Amino acid sequence: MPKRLSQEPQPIVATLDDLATLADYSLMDTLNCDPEGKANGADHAPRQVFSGHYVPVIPTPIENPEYVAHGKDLFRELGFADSMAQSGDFVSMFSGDLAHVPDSMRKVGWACGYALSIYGTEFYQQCPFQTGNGYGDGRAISVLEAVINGQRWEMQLKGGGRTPYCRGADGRAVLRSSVREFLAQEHMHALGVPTSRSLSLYVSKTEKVRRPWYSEGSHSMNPDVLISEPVAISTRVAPSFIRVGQLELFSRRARKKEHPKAMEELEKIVLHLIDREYGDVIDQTLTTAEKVVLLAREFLNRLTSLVANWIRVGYCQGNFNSDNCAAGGFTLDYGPFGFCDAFDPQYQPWTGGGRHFSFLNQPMAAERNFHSFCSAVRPLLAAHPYCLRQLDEIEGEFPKVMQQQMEKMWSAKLGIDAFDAGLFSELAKLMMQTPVDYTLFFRELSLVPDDIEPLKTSFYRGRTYALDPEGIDERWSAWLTEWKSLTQSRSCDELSSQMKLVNPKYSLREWFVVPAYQQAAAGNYALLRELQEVMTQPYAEQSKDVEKKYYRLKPPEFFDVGGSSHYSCSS
Ligand SMILES: Nc1ncnc2c1ncn2[C@@H]1O[C@H](COP(=O)(O)OP(=O)(O)OP(=O)(O)O)[C@@H](O)[C@H]1O
Ligand SMILES: [Mg+2]
Repeated sequence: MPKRLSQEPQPIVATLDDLATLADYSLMDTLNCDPEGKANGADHAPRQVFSGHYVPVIPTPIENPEYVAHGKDLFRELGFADSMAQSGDFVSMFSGDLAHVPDSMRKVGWACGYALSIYGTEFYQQCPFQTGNGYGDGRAISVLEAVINGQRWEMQLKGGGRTPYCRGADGRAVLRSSVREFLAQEHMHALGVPTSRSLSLYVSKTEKVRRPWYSEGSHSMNPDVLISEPVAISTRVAPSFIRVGQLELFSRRARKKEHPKAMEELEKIVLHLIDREYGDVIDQTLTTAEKVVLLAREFLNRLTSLVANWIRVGYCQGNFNSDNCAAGGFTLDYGPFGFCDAFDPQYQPWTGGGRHFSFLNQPMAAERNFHSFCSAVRPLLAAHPYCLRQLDEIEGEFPKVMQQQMEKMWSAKLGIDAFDAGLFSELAKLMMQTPVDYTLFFRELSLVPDDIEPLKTSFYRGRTYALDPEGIDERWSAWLTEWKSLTQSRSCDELSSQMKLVNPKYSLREWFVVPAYQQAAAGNYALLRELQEVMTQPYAEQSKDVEKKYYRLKPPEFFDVGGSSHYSCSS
């Protein structure tokens, strides 16, 4: 039987009119609109939103938009023509101007409320009304849902202006944070880590906002200057943007019986999530209670796998609260994130994140978010004691499943069939004490070296190393010998090519990104585009020039620099 579907040419979406024919606003049509929301979307002032799943909001376009970049890989996957990213009507729409979109598109977007739990504890303080009713998409506005090649995508502007959830802030994103998020999303996808995707990035040629930031070369922990930065709108794309915090918002309302439809709204948002993110694994015909149990099981698998993948590629989310935890199990909100250079289990670029959200504590942070998730869906099982017991069991399994995922991931990075606790424990100590550059080390190991000399190109040679370099080198040699004895079953070539598929050669280190957004702010996008090119093929060897520039230790002058090694805010 020929595979007809894959042989058919992909439809090409070459114009906004083509895209308009694929529009399908099912979220707006099936979920509840805030009854107090103005249907015309002229709702921009901070206020309490007491019920409903979304508020209609017209985005505020940025002034004089200029094309910066588009997600070339995503365009290809969606069958979009590259030229569309620079066509006038596409630029207008995705820089926030919905006034002139084709007839089958809507001139109003939508923003959603969500709740916040930090490390599993419910918070209300971040809401200006202290009720939780004013917290949510403060600057993220979805503008389109489209079904493309049988897959539904929601397209969301970030920095599209104020919404009722803006909490008095400006609703804008600056070019700096938009460049970071734009590049990181496509890099993560290329690394094979589930993520929201980057569609487009436009900057304003004239509109600026002020943000606290770091002066050049500052070593301060907190920003020490106010700078004026160009505003930008990046559009991100995912099957949905439902966060764990969103389920929590409706669950809290149901728990407190805040309004007669609260439980119904909780059920609707959970079913929406299942439909958007889990439609292929959860049977439509099941009861809600049965679906919720399957949802919890599948989310457990996705979340644990996601976090293991983050650690595999050296990524630290930085602020893994429940409102930054996508219920579809992918990476969302590239705020104070970072890719580590020197291996440090406590690596955390965000000065406000503490150890809670640090690199190797992410499994624990994920467990807390999973707890928030289970608490949020539990009211839907109140009348089903058997399902409740199943949910409790699934929640209790988190540590075990997470551990399995981590061991699987470390084994893959090391090219061994079964996790070896002794081998790993000595490796972790050596990686810390030396310390090694995380990306360089695993890539060099992937070349299956005869001795430790090639591995030494990944050594930062810190204080502990300097005290006894010979001793540490000897331990490395012993470790390498033991590692080799565990990988003997495969030929060097086979082992190497397998390991290179899980150990990237290139990662989006912050000191690469800083000059790219600095040049972009001056109107020069060459470096940004180069980084996009390099970081969307992170496992490929690439050219010698690329290797020289991007496959190297972080230079000493880039350590402890405010705005690069650490940041107190990122928006
Ligand atoms: N400039 C701003 N104007 C209005 N709201 C903002 C602004 N910056 C952040 N927020 C809101 O503050 C909250 C916390 O910010 P956080 O940095 O987690 O999110 P974000 O990066 O804006 O968004 P997201 O989680 O949607 O990627 C979010 O609800 C966000 O919408
Ligand atoms: Mg956020």
